[in-house]
Amino acid sequence: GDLPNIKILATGGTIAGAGQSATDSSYTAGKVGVDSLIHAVPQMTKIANISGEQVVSIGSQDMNDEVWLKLANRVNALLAKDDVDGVVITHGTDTMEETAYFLDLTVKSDKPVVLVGAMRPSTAMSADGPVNLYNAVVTAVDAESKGRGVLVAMNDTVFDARDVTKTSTTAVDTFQSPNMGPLGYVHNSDVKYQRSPERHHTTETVFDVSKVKALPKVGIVYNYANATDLPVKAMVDADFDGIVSAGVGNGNMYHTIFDGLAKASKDGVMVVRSARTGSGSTTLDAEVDDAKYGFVASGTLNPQKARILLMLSLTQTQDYKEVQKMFQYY
Ligand SMILES: NC(=O)C[C@H](N)C(=O)O
Repeated sequence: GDLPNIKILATGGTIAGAGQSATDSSYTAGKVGVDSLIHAVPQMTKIANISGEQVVSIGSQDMNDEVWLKLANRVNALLAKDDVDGVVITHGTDTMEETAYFLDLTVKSDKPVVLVGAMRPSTAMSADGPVNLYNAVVTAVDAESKGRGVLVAMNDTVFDARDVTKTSTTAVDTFQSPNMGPLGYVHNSDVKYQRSPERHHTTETVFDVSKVKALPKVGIVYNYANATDLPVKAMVDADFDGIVSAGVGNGNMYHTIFDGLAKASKDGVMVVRSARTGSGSTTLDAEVDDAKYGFVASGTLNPQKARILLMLSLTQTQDYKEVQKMFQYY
């Protein structure tokens, strides 16, 4: 028929989780396969031709570079075909924001890519997975979704990959876009958009992982009162290519971490200052003389997303000024 063709790629997570009973909050993620997910929401077949593929079956706490590269390449291959109009990816919520941003920077298509998950397992009372999956397909078939970058559809809300973050361990409205607000809302099988992301994404990025076998090694160091610099030392000893500091306030660091990262930067490790605050921008040269130490400021990217942009930037350049530009454009 004339319905759009949507491919559902399943990776596991709570949306595919199964527990002992409807009232038990303990469960195992990634138990239910893609066909069961699709069969649970027959209403989707009224708005799209749906087919499914199981990519992996993991709790997203175990998401890793290998799966990201596999997903990016698979999504690019699918969207290059005339008979695929959009991709929906079912995913655990723990690291959904990271996978979404990785794909936002590495998928080379205008066609919609929508990540979706659930906070309650499929066996729970008022499971949120089925309606979230339906709304993700609604979002993927909407012509207005084209060219907005990789999207996250959760709890009747559509977010951009760059700003969305998980803000609650258990609430169904856990996903928020603290700096920019949502892109739009889903209601009655329809998306109403209110804005578009301004930063470069998908077809506008320079990143190409089609030939990348392994991503650069980048870790995150957390700052807090009386912090230890042991993680900095361990990462430097292990030859990490980059380190993101999850700073206090406007990307500030505990003094021992600062000294360790200043030395690491001098020795060729790319250092990005980010913030553990949950919102706001880590601004260049605010309380730290970034130019003096060769540090990069993350802007509104949180530490886990700054890590992704740093890894991809390091596939292109080793010059901190060029990396700083990436953090201005992406
Ligand atoms: N709600 C969830 O999906 C949590 C789960 N641990 C996951 O990310 O896979």
